[in-house]
Amino acid sequence: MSQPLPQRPSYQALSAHYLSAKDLHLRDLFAADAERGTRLAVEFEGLYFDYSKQRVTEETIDLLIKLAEESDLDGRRAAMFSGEHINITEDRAVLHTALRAPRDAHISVDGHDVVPDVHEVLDRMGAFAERIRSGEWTGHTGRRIRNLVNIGIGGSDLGPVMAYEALKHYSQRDLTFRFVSNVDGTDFVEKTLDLDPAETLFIVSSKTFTTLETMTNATTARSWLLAGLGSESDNSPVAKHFVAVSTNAEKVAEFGIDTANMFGFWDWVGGRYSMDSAIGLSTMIAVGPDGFGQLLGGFHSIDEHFRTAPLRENIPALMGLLTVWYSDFFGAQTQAVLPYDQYLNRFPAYLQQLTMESNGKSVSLDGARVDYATGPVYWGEPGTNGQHSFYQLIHQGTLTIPADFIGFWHTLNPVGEHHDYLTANVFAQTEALAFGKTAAEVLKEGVDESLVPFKVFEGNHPSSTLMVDSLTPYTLGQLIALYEHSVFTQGVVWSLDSFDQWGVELGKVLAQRVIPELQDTAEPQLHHDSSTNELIHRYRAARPA
Ligand SMILES: O=P(O)(O)OC[C@H]1O[C@H](O)[C@H](O)[C@@H](O)[C@@H]1O
Repeated sequence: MSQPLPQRPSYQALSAHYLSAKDLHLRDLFAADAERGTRLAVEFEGLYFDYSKQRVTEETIDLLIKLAEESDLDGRRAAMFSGEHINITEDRAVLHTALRAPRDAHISVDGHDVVPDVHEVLDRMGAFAERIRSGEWTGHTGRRIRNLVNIGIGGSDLGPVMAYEALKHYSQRDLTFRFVSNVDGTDFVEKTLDLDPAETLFIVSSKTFTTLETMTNATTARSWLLAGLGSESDNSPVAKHFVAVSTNAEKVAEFGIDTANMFGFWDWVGGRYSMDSAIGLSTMIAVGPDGFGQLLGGFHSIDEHFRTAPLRENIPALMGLLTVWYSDFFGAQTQAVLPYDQYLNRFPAYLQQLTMESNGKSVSLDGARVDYATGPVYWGEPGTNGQHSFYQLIHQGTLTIPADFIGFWHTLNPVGEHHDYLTANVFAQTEALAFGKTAAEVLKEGVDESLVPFKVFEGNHPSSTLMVDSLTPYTLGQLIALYEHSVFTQGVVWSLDSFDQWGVELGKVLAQRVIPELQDTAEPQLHHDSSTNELIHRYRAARPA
């Protein structure tokens, strides 16, 4: 294992380097180097990653690359790709990269080649997706399935819903897709209000098939279906209206879903890395097996890029190292992701689980509390909406908020001049953030002297611009994989297990304790703190008898 982060020579060199780098202004860096805007950019398969508006010099990048080397990024990356159990707290391999490996690849987990298993499931998903798309699969009453409802949460929801939104342009429009995740009954009720049970198929997606939210929604869905079909005492309609995606065949059968209608995956696929496993079944039904294949192709292209490109030209590695630079040296606590494409409206929400469940950790691989900052808060909104809300704070607030701008050379909806206006805003925002407006410039505009301080833009706000040709299943796969491997790079530098999520457990366990305390008819003996006890008392008093 590499040395603790603060002891790595490159980390110490970066600490010293930061003291001078923090005072450099992007205005001066660009003025001193006419080539900066083209030199600090990487192109890969049509992706154009411009990081020249980041607060870095050549030396910063050299040192960050050294840091990656001293953190053994090479070795850890090889360990991940080769199926070693790098998720040490759960003793599991981490092989989402195998989900998009070509059919002729060989990747073994504990001596077993998993690629044929992956393709066997993909083929079954493909056959099923085609039956739904063509109308061949009919419901219990013989009617064609028109509505697909994915029930899942976390990794079993965010990927499917984000991908559905992102790829709507490519989806079969006579099918309706809905995504139910929240245990709040409102989610189920509102999403099914206008659906005809005879034409509705539920995809119950859960790696464990024990998640409270998903099992509650699935049970409600089963009652809704049976009631809607007037079949309360007969479970047989379930066979035609429910399929499952899970690693847990036993629980699937227990719920009453025929395991012939189950699509499996494996414990080496983390929930937040699972959208290209069978968890992507709704995506495949929407865009078809070919479209799904293209999505996987995009993921795979970035896997290969991440695995083989030298670090200086390695987009996800650079993205990850830049995040480390801002988190650990500038004290930046957040990272904004600003996609300028309406189809990517759920992309920031998707990234929140991917990034924050992966690197929201404070204990390093050796079990010690870290003494440096780890994963930042990821957040964002599609442009240009964010500009009219929170960008004020990025431009003139006191926080350093590194931002990823994502734009497209071509739009899928070329109406009027919209795309020129949209893209002009990408470029204008990154320019304004980097260069700002000086007091002298403000004065020159004839602004009253008393207002000058309010109208000054300090600038020097860091951003990257990632330009993509157009939004396709392939480029969507690329985009997601870039962030997956950026997160991996960060986790390696921070010596984290980026693949467990113990932090979500405590709340789940406590909720199980509280549920009977809310429901029991006899007044329960409460042993919580005085705040929790009072909240429970008040809820019980308000609860309908
Ligand atoms: O797919 P499931 O087993 O239902 O899990 C759904 C989600 O819940 C858990 O609490 C984890 O925090 C997530 O990583 C996971 O994606």
